[in-house]
Amino acid sequence: MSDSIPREHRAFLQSLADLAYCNPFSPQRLVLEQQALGRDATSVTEEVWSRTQETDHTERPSVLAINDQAENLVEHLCEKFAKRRTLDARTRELYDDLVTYVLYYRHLAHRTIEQLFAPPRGSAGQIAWRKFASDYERLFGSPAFDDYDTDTAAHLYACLCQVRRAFKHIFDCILGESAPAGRLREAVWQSIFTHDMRRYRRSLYRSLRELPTLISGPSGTGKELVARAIACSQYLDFDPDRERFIDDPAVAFTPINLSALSPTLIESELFGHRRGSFTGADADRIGWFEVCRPHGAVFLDEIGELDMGIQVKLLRVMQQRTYTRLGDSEERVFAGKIIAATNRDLAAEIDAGRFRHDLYYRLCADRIETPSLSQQLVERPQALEGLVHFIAERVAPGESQAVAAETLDWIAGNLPRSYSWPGNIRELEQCVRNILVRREYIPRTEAATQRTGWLTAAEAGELTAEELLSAYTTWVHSQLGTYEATATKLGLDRRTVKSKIDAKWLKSLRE
Ligand SMILES: Nc1ncnc2c1ncn2[C@@H]1O[C@H](COP(=O)(O)OP(=O)(O)OP(=O)(O)O)[C@@H](O)[C@H]1O
Repeated sequence: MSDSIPREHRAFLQSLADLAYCNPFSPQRLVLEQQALGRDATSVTEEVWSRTQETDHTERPSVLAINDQAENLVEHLCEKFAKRRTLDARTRELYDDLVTYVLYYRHLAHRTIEQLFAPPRGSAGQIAWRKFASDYERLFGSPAFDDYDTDTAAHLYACLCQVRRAFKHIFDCILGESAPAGRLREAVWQSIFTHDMRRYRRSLYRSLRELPTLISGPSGTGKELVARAIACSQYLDFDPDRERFIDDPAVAFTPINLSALSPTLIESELFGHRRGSFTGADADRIGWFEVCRPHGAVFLDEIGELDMGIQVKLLRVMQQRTYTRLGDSEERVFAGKIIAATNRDLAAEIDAGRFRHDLYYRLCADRIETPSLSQQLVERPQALEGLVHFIAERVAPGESQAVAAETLDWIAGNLPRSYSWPGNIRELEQCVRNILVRREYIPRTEAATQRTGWLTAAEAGELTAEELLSAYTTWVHSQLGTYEATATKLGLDRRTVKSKIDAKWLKSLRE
């Protein structure tokens, strides 16, 4: 540890350095906060920090206490180092981390994304940058930091605005107080910045978008939400001369639902086409890979539905970052990120010869699983309350308390405690809306009819043991969403589960 830093401040600075670069959605963050305050961190519970528990956006008391201490210390050290020509490497690092932390909270943490990314000329974004840059120059004004220039300031500003955006998208949009929901937020953050944010700031901030992300999970669990959060949180360069970002993060997301399109249409939608390249192509068309901004992402929803021929072309985009329009020979470069989602088991699709294993491995560089609502509620039944309150706020602003209370009462009185919410959070949203309008919710009638259908047949002794096992396995899988969860629940191995599932019936149960 450096001698330039007074002994009484060293532990605080070390914890602050870790805090400045930790994943804010990891349980480790709460431990680091306690350590920074010199408190015993062993008593920190694995509490999951969620938007659904917050009444407003004021900082938690421990954060305010740390910020006060950091503010005082940074000014003290700035004065102390003002005339130093050199500082040892460790002191420079710790001081850099302290300044990074302070600048974030001073200038960015409390501004909205709209303010920060609005075009300049008197805008709040321009003011934020000017204050940031002037503080940066002053705090790194010591000759020991002569190599810190405007470009370094602009890059730090760009990184911290990215942090602000990512935090906002993840915290405000991906809800849930259960550990699986907390882990999902943590995983999304990691997908954007990796597990090592110093390395990201140093070198990965541009190249990381070349890695695709695969999101898997049952329907209605927020795969598109996660994709949007990642797309809108990509690194954007800040131009210090024009005092603005080079693009608008609000237009960074280009979603395409592959299951809604035929193979020819998919190809032309993705890559574009030249006039006359197929019947009906009466004009040139730009595809989504061309529309997507270099700092944005194309979201390929339902990737498991993709035709094998197009899978090859997609693999090429991932490997070489190039593609051509249909009927064209000009190679074009794709600079953005690819995010794909599926609620199918892609490993099973590979076994069945419907999905290329090389594409699968390419996609798996970064994988995120969205947990089903029942997984979240098994772990923490009280999480339902937070979710219902939050949905009610969106559905009936101003009446949310009453609507949430009515919904929770209705659920408690009408659905079994073990109700599995097969449609996940999308179904819960539907339930809140139905109760708002009709004071009742009828869950998944089709599924219910199908359910009684096989149960009735079983009761009447009409099914063979094999048929009964197949129907039961399919039904449980339709509720839990994955082979693993079904296997655990039924005490079977994963292969047996796969072999028993009736794919056609499963599909109809999900519709
Ligand atoms: N974790 C979550 N937090 C907040 N809202 C959620 C969450 N998960 C799902 N939702 C809500 O549920 C609805 C469905 O979400 P989304 O479309 O992202 O799910 P999906 O997994 O992509 O579904 P599908 O596989 O059917 O396309 C949206 O209105 C979304 O806001």
